[in-house]
Amino acid sequence: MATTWEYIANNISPRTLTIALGTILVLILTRLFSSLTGTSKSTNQNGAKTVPLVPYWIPFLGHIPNMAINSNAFVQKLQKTYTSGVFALNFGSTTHSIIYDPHLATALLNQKPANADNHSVSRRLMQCTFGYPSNELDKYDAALGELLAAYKHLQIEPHLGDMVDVTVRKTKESIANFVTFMESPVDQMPWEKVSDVKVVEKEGGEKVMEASLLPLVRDFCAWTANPAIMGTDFLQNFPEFFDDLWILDRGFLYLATGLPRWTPIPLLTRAHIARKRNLERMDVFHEMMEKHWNGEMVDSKWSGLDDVGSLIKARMEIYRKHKMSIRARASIEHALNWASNANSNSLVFWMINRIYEDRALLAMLRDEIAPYVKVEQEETGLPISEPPRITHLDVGALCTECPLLKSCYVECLRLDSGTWSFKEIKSDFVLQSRQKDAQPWLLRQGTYAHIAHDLHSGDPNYFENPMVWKADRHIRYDEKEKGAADLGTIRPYGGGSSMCKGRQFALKESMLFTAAIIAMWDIEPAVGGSWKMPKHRQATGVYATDDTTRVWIKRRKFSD
Ligand code: HEM
Repeated sequence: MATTWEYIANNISPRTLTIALGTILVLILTRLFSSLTGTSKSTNQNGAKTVPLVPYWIPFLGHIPNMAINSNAFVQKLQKTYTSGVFALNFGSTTHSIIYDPHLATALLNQKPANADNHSVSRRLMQCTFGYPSNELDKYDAALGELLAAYKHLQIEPHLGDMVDVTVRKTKESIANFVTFMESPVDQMPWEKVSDVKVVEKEGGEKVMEASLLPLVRDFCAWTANPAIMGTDFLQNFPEFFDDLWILDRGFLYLATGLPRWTPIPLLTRAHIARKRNLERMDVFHEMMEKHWNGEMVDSKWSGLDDVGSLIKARMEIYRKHKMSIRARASIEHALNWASNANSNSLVFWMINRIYEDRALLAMLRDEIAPYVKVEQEETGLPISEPPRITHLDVGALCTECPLLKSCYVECLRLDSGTWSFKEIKSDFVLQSRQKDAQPWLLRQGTYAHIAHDLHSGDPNYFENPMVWKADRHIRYDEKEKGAADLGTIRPYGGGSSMCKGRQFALKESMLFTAAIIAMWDIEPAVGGSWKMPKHRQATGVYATDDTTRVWIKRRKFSD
């Protein structure tokens, strides 16, 4: 019988053999070289060590293929091997330190911009993902300080309170129509139209509305929160805006690479087209805002621009001062609309899933929120009663007096989001946490650092049975037995100067939307049975899902 070598010699041409052997040799040499050069070494800077580089096989690409195949499994495995809280990967010959120890993460987030910052990243995202005109980047740089300062309109009073008030008012108006039981799309609410709704008669004759829960919750939140930022005219005139925003979100990372529209990646092509449509809509909005600002007549469809939120009004002054084009303004607003919707709406979706999965938890939460979300149903004396309505909704109290609901919010941020923060290392510096005897690490100029918040969230050293969702995990009691929940060591909103500017609003809207839904609606899996938790799909922050998430929804009964 021929040996393997005889078989190869007889059947494979010398040229193919040479290429194959050459490739194997390159892979082996790359592996050897990367493990020799990558081991963590002591430096002469206060006991600092270099970050250990994970050995790789493929030159130039490094760990890109591992990340492309299954990034979660890959980095989770490395977390078990590299136990000191940081390891480095090679992407396209650039070095990326991946930090998962929360104390090291805090140390990085608090670095001064001269050591580590993400300005170049946000600039690139503005251009590649949100369509900012490249010939106006100098204006963007010049206006950046003022644009960042204007975020106080999302963060501090009275502006934050005004946004929350508008959102509460809209929620009270809309929540009774979360589903309408209308068969015709003409009569349905915008969030129903995208959720494949249908009226279903259950055994026994009870009518329920069947819907896909993710688009229903996501678009309900988007439509209800958006007027606080963009005013009421915008969505009235462009009801398809969010359809395209979700398409852009699916192709977000492809857009960020800067690949052109004709690249044969369907998600990328669709994202380019969706972005074009949304920028054109934003152009119209800003043309009207400019006229409105100048006291000129605007199209009658835009007669309500006075109720545009204070952040956009503050930005108008900046845009005008720096003579930014309508397209530049459009792209900045496009980015804001993405940031304010991409994560918070899907977070509410996960909160609803986790809560309705556990009927006992649902009952406890309904009791907890009852003093702060009052529902009334008018007695008409007629055979068909009026639908119930929320008459009182106290968001402040939901955030301070409802620790179980707040703990559910934190637990969803812990388990249902996979945010990574990104920094470019601008000069060599030593990163050290404030923990006693903490190992200092040397980060080198020209490399990059990422904080993998999801690795920390799944770390058994910090969270017992980390993969189990536990509603009350984050509640701490004071000496008077009053409970409170906070983010603890998790950092889903990033940190430092680039920390999420909408986090205060995100907390309030997540609490208020979730409370309003659980107060008013009963939800069960379509066709009955036990709740099936949707599978995560990687997104830019809070996870999405590819599951259909079909549910049956009916009004809660308040009187017999
Ligand atoms: C659960 C909801 C949310 C999550 C998990 C989230 C997360 C994040 C993260 C991780 C960043 C980047 C931070 C960094 O680079 O260190 C960010 C930035 C930002 N977020 Fe959020 N966010 C949420 C909701 C919101 C909302 C509701 C708004 C607006 C109302 C908003 C506005 C922004 C803005 C404007 C930035 C850019 C900040 C800058 O460029 O300096 N976010 N967010």
